[in-house]
Amino acid sequence: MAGNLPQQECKPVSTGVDKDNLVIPLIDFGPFLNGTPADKHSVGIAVTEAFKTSGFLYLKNHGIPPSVVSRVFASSARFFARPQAEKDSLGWTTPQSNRGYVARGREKLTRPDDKSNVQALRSANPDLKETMEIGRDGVEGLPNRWPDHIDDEGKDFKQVMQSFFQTCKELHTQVMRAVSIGMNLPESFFDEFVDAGDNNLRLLHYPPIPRSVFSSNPDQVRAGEHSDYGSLTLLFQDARGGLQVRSPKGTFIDATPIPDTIVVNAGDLLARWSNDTIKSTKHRVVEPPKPANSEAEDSSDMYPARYSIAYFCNPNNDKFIEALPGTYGEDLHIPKKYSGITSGDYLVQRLTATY
Ligand SMILES: O=C(O)CCC(=O)C(=O)O
Ligand SMILES: Cc1c[nH]c(=O)[nH]c1=O
Ligand SMILES: [Fe+2]
Repeated sequence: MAGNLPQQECKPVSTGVDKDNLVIPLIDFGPFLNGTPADKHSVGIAVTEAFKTSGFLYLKNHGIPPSVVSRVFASSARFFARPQAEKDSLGWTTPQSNRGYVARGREKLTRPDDKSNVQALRSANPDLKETMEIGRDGVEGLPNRWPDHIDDEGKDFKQVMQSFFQTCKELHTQVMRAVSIGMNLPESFFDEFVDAGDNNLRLLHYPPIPRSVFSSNPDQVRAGEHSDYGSLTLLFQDARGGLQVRSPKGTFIDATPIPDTIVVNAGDLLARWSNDTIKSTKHRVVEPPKPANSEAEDSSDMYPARYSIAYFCNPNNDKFIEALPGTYGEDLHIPKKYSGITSGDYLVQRLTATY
């Protein structure tokens, strides 16, 4: 091939995190959304490869404008600034519904061995967060807990969140198409599994907190170690930092915020669906990291608030989830590791364990 320049392949992947054998790539999703079939193929492979190795990736050019994300963060912050009694009046009710306001200390993400253990964990190191959980709107018997009857701001909140819910639902479908390609399945394989949008939009607020809370208790976290439950999570973080992902060595590595990206991670049900070829990796939220090159001690006694938004994606509630074609078989000498399960039942089981 002397004299021929090698064809420059379109490789829309760079490195977001690389430490202790944890590699979280930064993937440009633009070529998937707008590119040629070859572009789509290479992005599909990259996305699936990331889910099979670290279980996490950063996505850029994902099609959700920064102005939309800022508007959701602003509306979320105004919601959490409401009087406690107002928020409590919109309280989360049941795992079946998974909708409404969750006050500080009510959910403890770290999975307990049994219920009595949850109580012990909760009182020792409660998660230092409050959340608002929003489900698919208009489901009979499972109303969202909108603040729209309270004031105009509440009406605006409802509109902003309903619209964002749809936007994220579409991105879920696209990322699952990328996974289909990477798993050698027809591109639209997952479409019928995710078209209902039985997802959960979670707004998170980690309030300002004295540094001493962490310095006096090494086990204190903002959100305990856990893996997510469903297919994928789309995680939007502010610039504060504190999200950490567990490396293959068992250490927790900062997943530093990268502006205008979404952290996307695979959930337990997708791992199960893929016969464990895809990984759902543990993560947690701790105090913000020290700025890299700051010599002076920060004089403030408080860590500022952190806001994030997790869009938990799930297969349709009524779908039966069993090992994907190509992930098991006699020819591969790989058995099916799990029995099939209905998506909605699986999710309710998981939610019941943490509230
Ligand atoms: O706040 C974050 O960055 C992560 C939250 C999270 O992992 C969760 O709620 O499942
Ligand atoms: C961690 C978690 C909480 N709530 C959900 O609906 N899904 C999840 O994965
Ligand atoms: Fe999570």
